[in-house]
Amino acid sequence: MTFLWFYFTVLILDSSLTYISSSIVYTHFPYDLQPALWIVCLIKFFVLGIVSCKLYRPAWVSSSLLYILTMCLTPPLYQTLRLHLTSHSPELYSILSHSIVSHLTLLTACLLWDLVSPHILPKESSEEEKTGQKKNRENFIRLVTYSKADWLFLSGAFVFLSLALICEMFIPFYMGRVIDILSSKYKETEFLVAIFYMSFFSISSSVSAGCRGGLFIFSLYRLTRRLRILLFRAVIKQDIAFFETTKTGDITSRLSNDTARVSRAIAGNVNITLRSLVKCIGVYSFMISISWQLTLLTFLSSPFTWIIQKLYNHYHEDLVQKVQDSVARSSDIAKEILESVRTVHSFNAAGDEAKRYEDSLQEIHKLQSYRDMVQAVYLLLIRTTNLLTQVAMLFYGQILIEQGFISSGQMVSFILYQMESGDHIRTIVYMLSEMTHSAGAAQKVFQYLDREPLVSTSGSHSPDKLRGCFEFRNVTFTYPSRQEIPALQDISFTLPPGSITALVGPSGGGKTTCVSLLERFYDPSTGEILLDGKPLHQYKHQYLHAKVALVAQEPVLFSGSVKENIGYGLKDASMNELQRAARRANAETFILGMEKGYDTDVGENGGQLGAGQKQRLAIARALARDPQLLILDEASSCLDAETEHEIQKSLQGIDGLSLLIIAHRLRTVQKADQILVLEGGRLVEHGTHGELVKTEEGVYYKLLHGHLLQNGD
Ligand SMILES: Nc1ncnc2c1ncn2[C@@H]1O[C@H](COP(=O)(O)OP(=O)(O)OP(=O)(O)O)[C@@H](O)[C@H]1O
Repeated sequence: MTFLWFYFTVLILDSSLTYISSSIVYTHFPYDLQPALWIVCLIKFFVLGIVSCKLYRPAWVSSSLLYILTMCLTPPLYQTLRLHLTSHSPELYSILSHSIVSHLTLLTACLLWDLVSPHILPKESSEEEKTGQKKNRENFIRLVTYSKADWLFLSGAFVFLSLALICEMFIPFYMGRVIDILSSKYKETEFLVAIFYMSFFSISSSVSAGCRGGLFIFSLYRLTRRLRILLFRAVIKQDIAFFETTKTGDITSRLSNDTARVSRAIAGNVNITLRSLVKCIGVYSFMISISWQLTLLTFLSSPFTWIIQKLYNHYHEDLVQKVQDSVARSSDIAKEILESVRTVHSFNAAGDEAKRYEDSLQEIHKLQSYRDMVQAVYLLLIRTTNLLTQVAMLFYGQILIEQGFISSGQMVSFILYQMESGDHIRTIVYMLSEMTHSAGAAQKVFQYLDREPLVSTSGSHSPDKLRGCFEFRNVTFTYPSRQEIPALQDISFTLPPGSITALVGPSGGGKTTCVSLLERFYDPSTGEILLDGKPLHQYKHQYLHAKVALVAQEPVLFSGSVKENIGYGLKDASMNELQRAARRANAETFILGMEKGYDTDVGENGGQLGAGQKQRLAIARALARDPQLLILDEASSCLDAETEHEIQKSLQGIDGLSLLIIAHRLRTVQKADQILVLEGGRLVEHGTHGELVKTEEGVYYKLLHGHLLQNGD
């Protein structure tokens, strides 16, 4: 009912006002109708404006004032244009019929606008969105500063951009000249001059456009490379907690997709937007200089082109994102299946897995078809709008040629310019939304660039001589990804220099966590870890990692030779040092037994070596850095008793080396100088093997008992 009430009130008011004001004005301006029309428009606007603001309007008439303004302005504007374009004298419109027609058109327009506007108009921005926009601007400025290193190439590119534009602008103009010369009395000199200029501008524009594109792409690749290096450096120095809480896929996507998108923002999008903007201005200047009436006519299609482009951007971007997501999902599925192919075969699930992959491909296909259909409809609509504009232009152009306002050559130039103008408007609209996305991508990249690792690496202490006494003093620690339960609670112990310490206890007791703290993967939540009386964080990061070496449960080897793996991270280790480390780790015999000895390739992740061989190589790698503390976290679990014994003997022979051993096989730890028993994050027992077995109700005793039973001993 709101709709009917609003519509009839405004209609009746408008008709009455038009009738009254036209009668009054007409009596004063009987011969000059144009000013009369504008005065009527003004009167109506004020009265209707005041009244309609008080009316209750339907939701889809976005603003009463805008509605009234459009309704009052359209008739005098139309009559004025008609007078100038066709020299027809203006008419005072018939009251009721005219009102009904104009209201109906306007209401239909409002309704249509209401339907499409949610997709093409930015929603009213909240406080959060406003700060987001501010952040986008800041990000953009920051990006410009990253491009500083390329200023020479970018300036060159902008010079060529301007040259190419200037030259391109003159080509249709001289084409029109040639047609004019050919269609009038032929003058050879004029014809040759026009042809010369046309060729000159064509060649110059092509050369300049080539140089412009080349320089922009060159700067784009340089910027992408720089951003990737910066981002990689920022990511790799992050603390372990960061990698535990961030998916690897997210990081790689930032590194590959977002950096490329961000670089495009400067060298790509700005380049294209500027080119289109300047060309648009140039093209329209030429068009106006040929005929302003025809130019006005071409503007009629602009709102439609704008709306179509906006709608297309909205749907297309959404679909492109969905296609990308489903492609990523599908490759994840393929990767997962191929990585666990043994399990797939053993459960006879090859058929099911193939079907799962096929379904994911089917989903991609469906989305791609939909995306292509949207693209086809878009092209159809754009081309139809263009065609209709050109038909209208040709009709009106023919009148102008007949009346002698323009020549046929100028008409050809005009059509050529007009064809270009549409492309540029579409590009500008597209690029504006693309820039918002680039700013979003930049935000994600900067988030990583700006992140300060939770574990600081700013320590500078690096003494020449170190005694090597490690001490846990009242250490409590909670994992950032599991805040509820502390993994270690009030732990205190000392690792004297040159001693062997064993950490034992039931699974989940906190052994590996102690090692992670010693390696400074995390800092303790409370308490301190000291090395020779100084907290670990005061030591230089590289120094500390040379002094504390870890051989983890599942050692990671890198593809490359045995030699490269032992010397990993050591820039100036000699071959002798590497061989000595291999001997100490009892690895030399098997290394020399391989075809190429130290130059043998270990394969991806050390895939060409057995588990025990991998462990020995990992121990050799740790020993090559000449550490003060060697941590063996289940590092000999795949070795036979004899080899394990050999390695231990050789390690004990290294002067000043402290050993921290974590092992479930209790025979490995029996000879330790001290055994620390951890349970539920607490240090529950402490002593030598002999001391601990005496406590029959103790955790160590039970562990040993269980272990002996398990081995049938
Ligand atoms: N990265 C992590 N994030 C959150 N919680 C963790 C993490 N690593 C270990 N924990 C938790 O901390 C506690 C101690 O684990 P830790 O790995 O140190 O025990 P452990 O004695 O080495 O066990 P295992 O002998 O099975 O290796 C456990 O409750 C475990 O679930």
